[in-house]
Amino acid sequence: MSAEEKIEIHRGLKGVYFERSGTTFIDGKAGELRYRGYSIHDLAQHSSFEETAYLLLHGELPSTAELAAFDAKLKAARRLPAPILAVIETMKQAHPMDVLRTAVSALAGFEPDTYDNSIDATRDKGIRLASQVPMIVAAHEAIRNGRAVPEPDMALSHAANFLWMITGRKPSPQGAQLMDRDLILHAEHGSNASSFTARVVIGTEATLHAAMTAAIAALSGPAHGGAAEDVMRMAQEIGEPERAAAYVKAKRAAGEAVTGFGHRVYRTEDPRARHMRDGVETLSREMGEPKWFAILQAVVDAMKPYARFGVNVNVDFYSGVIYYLNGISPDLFVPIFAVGRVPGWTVQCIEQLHNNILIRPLTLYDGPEPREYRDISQR
Ligand SMILES: CC(=O)SCCNC(=O)CCNC(=O)[C@H](O)C(C)(C)COP(=O)(O)OP(=O)(O)OC[C@H]1O[C@@H](n2cnc3c(N)ncnc32)[C@H](O)[C@@H]1OP(=O)(O)O
Ligand SMILES: O=C([O-])CC(=O)C(=O)O
Repeated sequence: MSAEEKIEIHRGLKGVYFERSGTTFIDGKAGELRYRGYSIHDLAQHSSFEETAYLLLHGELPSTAELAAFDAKLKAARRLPAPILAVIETMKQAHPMDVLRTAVSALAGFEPDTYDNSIDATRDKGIRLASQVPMIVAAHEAIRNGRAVPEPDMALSHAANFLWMITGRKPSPQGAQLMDRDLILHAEHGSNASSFTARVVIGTEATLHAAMTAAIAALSGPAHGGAAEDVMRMAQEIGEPERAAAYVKAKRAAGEAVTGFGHRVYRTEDPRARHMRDGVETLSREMGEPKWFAILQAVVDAMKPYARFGVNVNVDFYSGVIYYLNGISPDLFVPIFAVGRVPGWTVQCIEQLHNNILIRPLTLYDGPEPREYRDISQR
């Protein structure tokens, strides 16, 4: 056997451990997810986004005073510098993820500690970005719809204020709670593609803003954050529950993935999905539009044969319909994921910085043998 034949290639880094992490535990076979040791189910039911973000960034649940101080820091950052609003205005026709990526990149120019990669400064910048990211999404939504950018309401929670600013309407307590839960469920998920991207960037000792800009870029793809938008499009295309089986059959016959299903780590249902499913079921009933839940469940039924192979619903199968029923435009679904993920990206960067190392795997060359360069006139 030649030396080359012994080399194992892990395409997509499937199943490869590249680091230790004290933040998120995932058991893909059992469908378990914990942040800092706490079950995602407890956090989804009893915590708030603010408390969960504190837990992720500080490692422990906060006391009342600690949570109040953390909340005050978040609220103090609910402002964008005027030039950032001008950037948003200039590119208001673009997809909200392009606007978000560009505005986060531009924010580096207005952050006094951009180049301070100490752990404390990185955490503080992450807290500010946790507020600035929803401000960017909301400002863009207002500007592109010809509305004045709403003033943040300091009496409202992170989730409720975000809803207020994107819709221009004060949310109902149930609407705010659903968004809060959604942000908790999206807050962190180990070394997913966007967080890994953030680690690669900060691994070069670049800044948090550079890492987060790259993470937003990675999140925007349909194989990662874009699924919720695609699921809504799929539900609209299917139109009636009776047509779901034929839709799934046609997709599979074409060798295409059914969006909102499958996961690199989970071999059973994504544990976050059940909280979103409950939300869609209740909301679509309450809003007199039970059809949407029925369509999604019909797709789940049609996908049952694939569950045997570990293909089940993921976190974003149900979330798009929740946003849609709240009157949120489908191109905001990925940005909403980003709003939730800022603490996760930040904590992954902090872990990387704690014991930093350049991330640089290898590719096995299988191109042409050495050959002679010929002048262009002889080719
Ligand atoms: C928040 C998130 O990022 S969650 C993911 C969101 N993305 C989506 O919902 C998009 C649809 N899903 C997918 O494209 C994929 O499932 C991914 C990209 C998420 C994961 O891909 P992988 O890790 O490469 O998939 P995995 O190795 O588990 O696939 C195993 C088998 O299941 C199949 N499979 C995976 N996902 C799906 C799907 N959505 N529909 C149908 N079949 C699927 C694969 O084709 C593969 O079959 P094969 O062995 O016959 O080739
Ligand atoms: O972990 C992953 O690969 C994708 C995912 O579910 C997430 O980022 O929330």
